[in-house]
Amino acid sequence: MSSLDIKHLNKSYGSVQVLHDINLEIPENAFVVFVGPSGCGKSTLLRSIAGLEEIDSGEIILEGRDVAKEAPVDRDFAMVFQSYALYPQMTVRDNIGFALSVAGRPKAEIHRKVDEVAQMLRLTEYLDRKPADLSGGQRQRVAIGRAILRSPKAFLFDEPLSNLDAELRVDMRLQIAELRRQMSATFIYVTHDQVEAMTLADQIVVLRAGRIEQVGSPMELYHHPANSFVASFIGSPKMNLLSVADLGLAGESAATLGVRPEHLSIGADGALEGTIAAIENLGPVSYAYVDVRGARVTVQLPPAHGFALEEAVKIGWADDALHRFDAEGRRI
Ligand SMILES: Nc1ncnc2c1ncn2[C@@H]1O[C@H](COP(=O)(O)OP(=O)(O)OP(=O)(O)O)[C@@H](O)[C@H]1O
Repeated sequence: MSSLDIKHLNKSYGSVQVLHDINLEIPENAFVVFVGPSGCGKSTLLRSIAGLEEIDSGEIILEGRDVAKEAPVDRDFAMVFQSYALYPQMTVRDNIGFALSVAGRPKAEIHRKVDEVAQMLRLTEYLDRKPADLSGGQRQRVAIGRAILRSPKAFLFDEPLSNLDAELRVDMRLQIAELRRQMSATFIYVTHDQVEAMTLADQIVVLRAGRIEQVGSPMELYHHPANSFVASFIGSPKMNLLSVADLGLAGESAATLGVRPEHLSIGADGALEGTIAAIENLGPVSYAYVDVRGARVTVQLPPAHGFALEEAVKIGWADDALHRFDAEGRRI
């Protein structure tokens, strides 16, 4: 498909405006992920693109025409929901082939295409089952298969993996990445999950309270966050945001210093003095949570560290690891 261009999109529910002047260009065949805190408007933006929500004003330009007032079916996007939305009385084969049978395609063609997609999604052995007899991950793959068979202009995913357990999520995440490699199509994907956003996206769109804070590749956002909100939102564990005034950091013109846990050193030297309040040993890495003048600073430790709770430590950093933000939180 050609690119999707969203211009000056506004959306309210009743008197409450939830999307404010959204401008976003989604390139052809991009994988774009919307992230942001709960309630920031990710799903509403996706549903507005799909045509499931009526917008107050703005344009949604697809293949050179404004589809903002068109019915969902005419926009021709395939939406994959967190709840799967499968037909319970139909077999997996009939669920996947549904769009083609509705379109009146010949049975042999539908059979062949369903077989192809089932193979791609590792569903071949389940084709005769009903959705109730499948696991959550299998159901989600059926929902994705059904979307693929529609050959839509774009795939819109609304938190598709959030009902799955941790292990299945990882598996499905890899499958979605693989699907993406096999198909040239545009994907727009809403998630809460940092790792999904970082690993799947070409472009991450960070939303906050109905406004776009930053658009960029995962690494751009990680290394050059435009403001302290994006800085603290992208990356897990979060970037430390240190108040220059509260911590009495002399000779510093920024209001806030941002530094990631992996860029802090801990030991006998450093600008900050604190006490270790908690340690989490995760195996490949460990994290120390250090209380420094009322602030809590997260520091990544090597796996074989000798630190203990209540230990007094100093925290230091290299200057090139710092992100500097002004009093409004903007990157300096
Ligand atoms: N049908 C509705 N009527 C009224 N308000 C709504 C409706 N749907 C969503 N909202 C409100 O609009 C705002 C944006 O909701 P939306 O579901 O888009 O957020 P989100 O970022 O997807 O959140 P989450 O990550 O929690 O799913 C929220 O404040 C929500 O309460």
